[in-house]
Amino acid sequence: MIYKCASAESFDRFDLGDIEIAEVGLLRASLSTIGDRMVGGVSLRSKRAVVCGETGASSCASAMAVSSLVSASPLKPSTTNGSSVSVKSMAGVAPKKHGSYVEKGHLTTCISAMRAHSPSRFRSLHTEAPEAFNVEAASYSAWLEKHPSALNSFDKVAKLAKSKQVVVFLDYDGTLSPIVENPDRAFMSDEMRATVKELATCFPTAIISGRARAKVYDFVQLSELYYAGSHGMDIMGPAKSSSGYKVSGTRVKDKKGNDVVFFQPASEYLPVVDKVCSILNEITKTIKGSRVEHNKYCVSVHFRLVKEELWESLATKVQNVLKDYPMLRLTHGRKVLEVRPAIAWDKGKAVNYLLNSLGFADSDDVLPVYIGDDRTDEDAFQLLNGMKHACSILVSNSPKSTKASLSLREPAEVMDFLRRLVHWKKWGPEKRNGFQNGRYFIS
Ligand SMILES: O=P(O)(O)OC[C@H]1O[C@H](O[C@H]2O[C@H](CO)[C@@H](O)[C@H](O)[C@H]2O)[C@H](O)[C@@H](O)[C@@H]1O
Repeated sequence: MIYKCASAESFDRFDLGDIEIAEVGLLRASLSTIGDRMVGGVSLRSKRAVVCGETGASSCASAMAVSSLVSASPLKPSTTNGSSVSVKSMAGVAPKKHGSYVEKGHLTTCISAMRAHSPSRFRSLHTEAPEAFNVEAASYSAWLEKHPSALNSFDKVAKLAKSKQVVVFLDYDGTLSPIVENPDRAFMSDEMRATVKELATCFPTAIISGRARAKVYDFVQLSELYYAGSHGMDIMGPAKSSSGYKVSGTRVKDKKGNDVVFFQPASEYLPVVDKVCSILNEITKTIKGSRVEHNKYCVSVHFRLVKEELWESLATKVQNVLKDYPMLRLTHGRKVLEVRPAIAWDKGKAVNYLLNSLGFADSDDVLPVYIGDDRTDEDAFQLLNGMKHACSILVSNSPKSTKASLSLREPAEVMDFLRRLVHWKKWGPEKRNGFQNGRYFIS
């Protein structure tokens, strides 16, 4: 296959037109010009190797290259022998943990997972079933002891951040915007946007989302941030962050002439993801309330508005489709099934990529802060757990199994926490403003 380099579209519209062609071409150009130079902490050759699309004899070479990426420590870059790796099947790659039930055909596991991640309505229990509410409240308190509030623990976070470069990673849905029934209407407030904008003047800041990058950009509308859409498979951001950091990686110019960096490890999956998205649209038509959302390298099948008795039927349909596409895998989030390329790439890998691109590979002087609410954020929490210093925060108002250390209840608390970070950076701990009734106020 021959790739040509096209000129870059505007920053937020990089998904459109033939930019996919351009990016692969640029990635290959980078391979030939810089050889095994490390970009983002993993050699470009090995990253290229995780891109796949067809079955064939070289699957072994590809799988070997991929397994080197899988087995590498998140902070210890994988290396290759420098030979060019062909782009072949990923069918031989071991699926990740969330996807394993697809291959095993364990439908019940899938349904249990769907239920487990769709908790009961915590607040309405208060009036509808006070006893159950008390039990839930008690279990939440017990859970809070293990995952204390990041607001109440702010002094500890600030102590940890002292003399370090803080880098902030934010999930979008359920973290910056409240969960709503219609995914198209998951708007973040102007207040939150202003907070994130200010945050980015203090620290390199990235949005790490399951959504298509262009879609999440449309919601956030801040060009100074880094965006990793499609669960980290579509990364782009300014070559120089508004907090002053230069970022390494493949560069192009946007329409305004600004340098941007980008990385898309799953670009060759586009045709198969498109195809499966159309099939899923078709086969879910009969399931009332279901909704299929194309997230470029991933597809979301929403069941928030589907009656619970139909969940099993929906999951069966999705799983049956995926039997014919072993190069895709299934994960799940909050009332959503997520179909994505079965490559060793996730939100954790995207965070690692960005940290390395910012020059913080294996650094003792960085404090990554990651805030997210969903299953797919656990990969990022896991990465942070392997780092010397890190601050991982789960957004949840009910007890959940998580690798995060701290917690926040809802997006409003996320905003308070981010404001405190900004204020700490600008004024230090001494001139702190008021913290009342669980909310932080900057006068
Ligand atoms: O990684 P994220 O940014 O959290 O994206 C994960 C999914 O988020 C969106 O779905 C979730 O939010 C919707 C709007 O509040 C809600 O209706 C849905 O039930 C949630 O699962 C997005 O629509 C999905 O495509 C993402 O996969």
